[in-house]
Amino acid sequence: MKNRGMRQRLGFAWEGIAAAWRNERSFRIQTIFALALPVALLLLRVSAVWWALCLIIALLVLAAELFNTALESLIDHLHPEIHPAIGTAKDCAAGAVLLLSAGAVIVGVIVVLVALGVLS
Ligand SMILES: Nc1ncnc2c1ncn2[C@@H]1O[C@H](COP(=O)(O)OP(=O)(O)OP(=O)(O)O)[C@@H](O)[C@H]1O
Repeated sequence: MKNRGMRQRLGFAWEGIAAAWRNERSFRIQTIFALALPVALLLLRVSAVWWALCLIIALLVLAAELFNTALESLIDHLHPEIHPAIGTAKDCAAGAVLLLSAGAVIVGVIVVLVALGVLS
C-alpha cells in the first residue's frame, strides 16, 4: 500500500472527506459554514490578512472534525465495547473540535467588529 501515485493519494483523501460528509452531521454543518465564508468575507470587504486567518481557522475546524471522525471510526471498529479509556479518547477528540470551533467563533466576531469599524 506504499508509494502510490499522487492522483491515487488524492482519491483516498477525497474518499475520506466524502465519507465524513455522508456519515457526520456536524461535518456537513461545518462544511456549509466554510463554503459560505468567502461570501461573508466579500460582503465584509476585509483585508487579505483577515481572509487568510478566517480560511485557515475554518479549514482547521474541518481537519479536526476529520481526525475526530477517523478516531471514532477506528476505536468503534477495534473496540466496540464500553471502556472508560475509550470514553476519554473520544471526549478528548471532541474537546479538540470544540476548542477550534470556539476559536473560529471568536475570529468571526472580531472580523465582523473590524469590518463595522468597532475595532481597528
Ligand atoms: N466505547 C465507549 N466506551 C466508553 N464511553 C464511550 C464509548 N463510546 C462512546 N462513549 C462516550 O460517549 C460519547 C459519545 O460517543 P460517540 O461515539 O457517540 O461520539 P459522538 O461525538 O457523539 O459521535 P458523532 O460525532 O458520530 O455524533 C463519547 O465522547 C464518550 O464519552
